[in-house]
Amino acid sequence: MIPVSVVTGFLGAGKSTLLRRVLRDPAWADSAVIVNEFGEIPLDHDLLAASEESFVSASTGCLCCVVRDDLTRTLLELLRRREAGEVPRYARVLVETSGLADPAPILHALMTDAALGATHALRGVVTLVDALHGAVTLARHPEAQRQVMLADRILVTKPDLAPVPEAAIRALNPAAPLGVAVHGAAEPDWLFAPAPRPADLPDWAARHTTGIGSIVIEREAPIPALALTLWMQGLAEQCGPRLLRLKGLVALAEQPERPAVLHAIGHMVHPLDWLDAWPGGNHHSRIVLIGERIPRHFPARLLAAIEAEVAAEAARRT
Ligand SMILES: Nc1nc2c(ncn2[C@@H]2O[C@H](COP(=O)(O)OP(=O)(O)OP(=O)(O)O)[C@@H](O)[C@H]2O)c(=O)[nH]1
Repeated sequence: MIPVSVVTGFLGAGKSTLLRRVLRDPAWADSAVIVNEFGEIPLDHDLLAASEESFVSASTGCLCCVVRDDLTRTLLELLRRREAGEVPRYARVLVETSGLADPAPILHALMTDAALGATHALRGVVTLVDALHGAVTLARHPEAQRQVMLADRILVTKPDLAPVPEAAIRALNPAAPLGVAVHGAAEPDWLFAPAPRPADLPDWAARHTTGIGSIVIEREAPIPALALTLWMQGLAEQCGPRLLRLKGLVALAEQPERPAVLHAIGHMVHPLDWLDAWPGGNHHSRIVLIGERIPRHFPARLLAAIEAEVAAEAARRT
C-alpha cells in the first residue's frame, strides 16, 4: 500500500515552501508529489525543483471539482509507471491541493475508489494556516474553513510575521495537533504521521467562494524592476482585498538571465526570490493572478501603461 498525504491550505499559505523543504530531507526525498494549481499555467511545478529520487506531476484546474477523477487516474497511472520502472520507486505520494480546493471531495475519492483503496492508503490531511492572513481568510472563504475542519494536523506558517491565530483555528477544529513553522521548517515525521480517520464524513460537496478567477500575463520582453513595483502597487490600490494571490516567474530588465520569483498574498508582497536558471528554457515572464471579480484585461493593460511611462521617463533623462 502506498501512503498518500494531502497537503492543503489557502492561497499562499506556504504549501510549496513546505514541500520543497520536505523533498530536501534525504529520508523524504523518495516521494512523488502531485501538485494541483488554480490557474492556467502550472508555476509550482517549476518552483518545486525535484531531486533525482522524487518527482513532481502537475495538473491545473480545481482538483476538488473538475479533476477529481483525475486524481484517481493520476495516482493509478503513477503506480503503473512505478511498477514498470518508468519513474523512481517512490515510497509515498504527497498531494498539494490548490489553495482554493475544498478537500472533502478529494478525501471522498481517496476513500471510496475501489482500485485506489486496493493500492493506496490515505495517511491524513495536513492543513497550513498563514499566521498573517489566516484569521481573515478563515472568516471569508468557505474553502479555507473546510481545509481546517478536515485537517488531521495543522501547521501555522509565517509565525515570524504575526501571532498564531489560534482562536480562529480552534473554533473550526478543536482537536487536531497544531504545529508552527517558519519557511516550512517542520518535522516531516510529525506532519505525515498516520492519522485515525472516521470511516464516514458528512457532506462531500465542495464549497467555494463565488466569483474567483485567475488571470495569466505572459511577456516576452524583460520588465524593468521599477515598472513591476509600480504595477504591483497599482494593482493593490485598485483591487484591494479582491486580489487574493499573485505569483510569477519574471525576467527583470536588470537581470534577465535568471528568473525572479514573485509572490504576493493580498497586500503582502514577499521579498523577491531567484531561481538559478529558467525552467524548460522558456525565458518569458509568466504571472498568475487570482482574485475576485478583477476585470480580465485590467492587469495587463495597467502593466503596459506603466512600462510605457517608465520607458518614456528613462528616454527623457538620457
Ligand atoms: N515570512 C515568511 N514567508 C513565508 C513563510 N512560508 C512561506 N513564505 C512565503 O510565502 C509566499 C508563498 O509561499 P508558497 O509556498 O508559494 O505558498 P503556496 O501555499 O504554495 O501558494 P499557492 O500554491 O499559490 O496557494 C512565498 O513568498 C514564501 O517564501 C514563512 O514561514 N515566513
